Amino acid sequence: MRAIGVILTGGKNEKLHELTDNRILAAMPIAGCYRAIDFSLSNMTNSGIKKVAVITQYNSRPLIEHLSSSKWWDFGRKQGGLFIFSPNRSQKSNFWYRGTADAIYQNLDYLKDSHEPYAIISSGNVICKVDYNKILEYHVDKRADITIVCKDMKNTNEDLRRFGMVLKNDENRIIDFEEKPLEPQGTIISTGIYVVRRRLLIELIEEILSGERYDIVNDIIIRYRKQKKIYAYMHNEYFNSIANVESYYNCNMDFLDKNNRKYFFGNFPYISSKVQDEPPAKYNSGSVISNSLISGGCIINGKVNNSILFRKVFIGKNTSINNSIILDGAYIGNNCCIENSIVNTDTVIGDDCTYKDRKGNIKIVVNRECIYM
Ligand SMILES: Nc1ncnc2c1ncn2[C@@H]1O[C@H](COP(=O)(O)OP(=O)(O)O[C@H]2O[C@H](CO)[C@@H](O)[C@H](O)[C@H]2O)[C@@H](O)[C@H]1O
Repeated sequence: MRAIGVILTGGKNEKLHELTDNRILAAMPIAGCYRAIDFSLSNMTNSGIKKVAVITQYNSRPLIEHLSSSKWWDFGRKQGGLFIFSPNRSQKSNFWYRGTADAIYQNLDYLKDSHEPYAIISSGNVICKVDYNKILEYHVDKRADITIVCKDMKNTNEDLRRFGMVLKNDENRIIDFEEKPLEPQGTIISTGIYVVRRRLLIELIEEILSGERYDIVNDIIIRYRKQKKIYAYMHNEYFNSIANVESYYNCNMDFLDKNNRKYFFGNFPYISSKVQDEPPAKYNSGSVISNSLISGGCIINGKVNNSILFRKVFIGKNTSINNSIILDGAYIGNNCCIENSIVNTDTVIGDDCTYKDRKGNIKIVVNRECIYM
């Protein structure tokens, strides 16, 4: 493959409240038995990219545990492989990563020591399936300096204020870019996935860092949008990214749609994840399950409808779970009613508890306390 990969996961995010107290967005559980970063890593490995760096910072332990072996994504090799970079205090640098460009700058040797002509930058919190071979071909055909993977969001209900908004001409050249505007114009967003010549990336990053600028979007894309040829590659399939409670909930619920499941897990190439060794799920007599994803190690006595149960969840007798996401290791006792909720990892809910919001807002449940409505 002609490219190396960089996956950024080092941003601090508090919009998922207690769900991200101990983990970053890239480590958030998705679709029953995946982590968000599995999608970015699988896209890279499935496109034949053999050298990938994951740049991480805050709350990185669960992510690093998840990346315990590069073989889960087929990166286990002598040349290339999977690299994990955390901030490293040294004579040259005394800082945490001050932004996305600085995170790359502080690991610039990774780019300088590589030989592949292109670099692909992705975020660890994007949920999509992309073939980088096609995007590279497009990048070369267009003679682009930077190609941004973009998506027209006109058919979704997502709040576009959390995205970079792109204005492009008929040839797909980006003529304007506004990062997270309060009043988005148009419906085309940047997915936060970029393709750029490796040497140009080094040049741009060194240039902006010398002016004490640290951000890829504001200091490279927006600043150079007129001088550089920046093109949009339109991704017409599924795209979402995790940024807040609603997008996390919606993104998970999207996997109850059989078309999305077939697209990600039924059609080659597949999304890979770390293999774990849970026993099969067990449905005891009296349990009733409909339209739900149930992962390994779950034990169910009650009713589960339109919900996602991650690994090793216990559901007691006469308990009903509706439109909810129950994360790994949660225990829910007897006679409970849980609706429109996200129950955090390892939460214990005793008997006779009810969590539902009459207005249908999403609740986060952490050890008996409902902390977000
Ligand atoms: N200091 C730091 N060190 C290391 N890593 C860091 C970092 N700060 C942020 N990151 C990581 O870089 C990626 C981008 O994070 P940002 O906070 O810059 O943008 P966001 O993801 O909100 O939007 C981006 O992605 C959306 C699509 O989801 C686009 O629309 C939008 O234009 C784009 O900025 C994330 O994976 C984050 O974890």
